[in-house]
Amino acid sequence: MEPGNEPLIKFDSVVKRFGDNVVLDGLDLDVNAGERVTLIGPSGSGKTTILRLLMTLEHVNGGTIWVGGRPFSHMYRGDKLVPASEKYLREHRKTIGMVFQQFNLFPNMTVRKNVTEGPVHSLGVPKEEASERAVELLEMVGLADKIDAHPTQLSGGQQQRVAIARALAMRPEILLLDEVTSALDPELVAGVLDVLREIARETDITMLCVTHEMAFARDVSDRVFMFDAGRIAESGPPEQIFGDPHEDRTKSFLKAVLEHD
Ligand SMILES: Nc1ncnc2c1ncn2[C@@H]1O[C@H](COP(=O)(O)OP(=O)(O)OP(=O)(O)O)[C@@H](O)[C@H]1O
Repeated sequence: MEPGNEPLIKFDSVVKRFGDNVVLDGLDLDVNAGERVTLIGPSGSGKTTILRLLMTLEHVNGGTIWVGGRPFSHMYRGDKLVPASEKYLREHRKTIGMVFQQFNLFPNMTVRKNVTEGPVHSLGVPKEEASERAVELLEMVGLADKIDAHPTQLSGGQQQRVAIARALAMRPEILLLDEVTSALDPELVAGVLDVLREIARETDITMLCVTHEMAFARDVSDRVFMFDAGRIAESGPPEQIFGDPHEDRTKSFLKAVLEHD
């Protein structure tokens, strides 16, 4: 492949097991820089595991993950690839931000402090600059007026928008979103999805979303990956996956989801 044309994220024959449970069985997956990708599929099919591997919360049992053309799950020792050390992983995961189903904000810190903490302590950004960045990001998520509030004074949807601002404050190249609206009351979901749509429109960040919100997946994705039992059953642009799915597995999954909604 020509230099510069490599995918930003590459899973090369990745195996992940929990005991006897083989969750990913030689998974190949590429995501290009700036692409918005959604992972859909039945519960337990391995979607969250993919995000957790990228957050280095889990480690591969086989194969290699590459990010930005460099090994991510591994590192070079001489010209040999060996499992990455904790130090190597700490350095590399700074380029990746993640928002979880649970917001995990620091309850004792103001919204501003929640957003500035990472840049100041992990990246060494001067406090004033981090604070300016926090104001801009909180404006983007529609919460500039809550900057001095504490998380307990906010609704779940507002807390999740702060969590999104906090992830973006680290200026990650990649944003991972794991079911970010699942823990929210239904009336708060739209506000969070609108913020994510705006991020997709206004930035060139690479996004990987695990979601059960099919309308959202259809709106923001460049590509949808349909997972089944740790494998990609089908992938393609949202018009194909939702409008003209080729695989029976995709058809039955979408039918079940739509009936449930
Ligand atoms: N820490 C763990 N220990 C043991 N098994 C695990 C662990 N994490 C995940 N698994 C198993 O791995 C499989 C895939 O889980 P994963 O969370 O990736 O699926 P998913 O597709 O994201 O499902 P959901 O849509 O329900 O979130 C499941 O069988 C799950 O039980």
